[in-house]
Amino acid sequence: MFGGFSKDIGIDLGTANTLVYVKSKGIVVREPSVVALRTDTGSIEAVGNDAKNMIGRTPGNIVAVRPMKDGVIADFDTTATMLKYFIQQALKNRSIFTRKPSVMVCVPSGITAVEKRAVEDATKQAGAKEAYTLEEPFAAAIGADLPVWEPTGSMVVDIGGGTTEVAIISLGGIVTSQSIRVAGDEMDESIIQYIKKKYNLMIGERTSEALKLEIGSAGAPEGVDDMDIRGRDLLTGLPKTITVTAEEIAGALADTVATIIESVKNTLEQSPPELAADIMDRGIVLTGGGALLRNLDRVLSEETNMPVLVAENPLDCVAIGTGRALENLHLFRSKAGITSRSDRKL
Ligand SMILES: Nc1ncnc2c1ncn2[C@@H]1O[C@H](COP(=O)(O)OP(=O)(O)OP(=O)(O)O)[C@@H](O)[C@H]1O
Repeated sequence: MFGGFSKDIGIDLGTANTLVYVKSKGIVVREPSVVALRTDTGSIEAVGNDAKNMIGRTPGNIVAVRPMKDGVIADFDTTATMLKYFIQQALKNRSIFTRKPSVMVCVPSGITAVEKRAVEDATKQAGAKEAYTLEEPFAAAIGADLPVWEPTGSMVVDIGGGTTEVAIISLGGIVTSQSIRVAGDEMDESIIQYIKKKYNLMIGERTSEALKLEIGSAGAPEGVDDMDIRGRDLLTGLPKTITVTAEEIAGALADTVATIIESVKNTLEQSPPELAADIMDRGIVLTGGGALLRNLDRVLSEETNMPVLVAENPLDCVAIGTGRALENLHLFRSKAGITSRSDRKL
């Protein structure tokens, strides 16, 4: 059973995005973790990109929901349905796949046994023959090409939508880690709150994310970017356009950035000295979409006195690592927090 699979699927089931990796094909699905449901019949109207476009724009009888929150399942049935849709997408045009696939799904390192089991159950409900889970920072490290099997310390910081995972890895195992439920979504929320407080303007999460991507930064921004945004004036109830500066957005993001830096420092403090020395040489590697926040690498490097690098394709690291883990499952036995639900019936 542990010698490799005829049809392997690795899934980065993220709060913001779900990526599906198929053996020998690479990433074949990359879609937002969003489902649009009809409230009257409960039927699914759209999944992924189509559903994300509906957020904040749905008529009364359709709601666009994100079934994952803080890296874990908030709505079980919708997650299972979404997973099923993505697995089917990944396997379409593959006539050799007549049997059910084996699936490895990433989970945050801090989740409870119950939360982990929910992921495994949802994966099996979505049609998996066997469901495995792997801790996210370990997958991120593999996907970022860190030497996880060697007797040297590697440090990865994976900043996703719902969670930031910080881990120090050596000899195929996580030596110390922290998982905090503060990441990209929290940044978006703090922008919403700032705009509301300062301008009495209500904006949606798509607008706040756009502000973060376009002009957001950690620390003082370079240059003098600003951006026009539209929202609903809370005093008049009417639509209104305002101009927001990069400096304001950096200020709104400051607390979240500080929390992430704190978590990195705490993890470093818990590191055995030899591994800390290795990390000093090799640097801290950032993965996940949040790694792309402007200047985050520089600010983190200043705060920790360590070299900090952003992985190549940071949004893909977890999915690539999950897929590679499935291909080398024999290496993982009893390590790296892999668990399986192949033995139990649902
Ligand atoms: N250029 C960018 N600057 C800042 N943030 C970004 C950028 N690009 C993407 N993001 C953010 O990255 C987050 C998504 O990252 P990712 O896809 O790695 O998360 P996820 O795997 O879905 O979440 P989690 O790991 O918490 O379950 C979103 O919050 C998104 O806004």
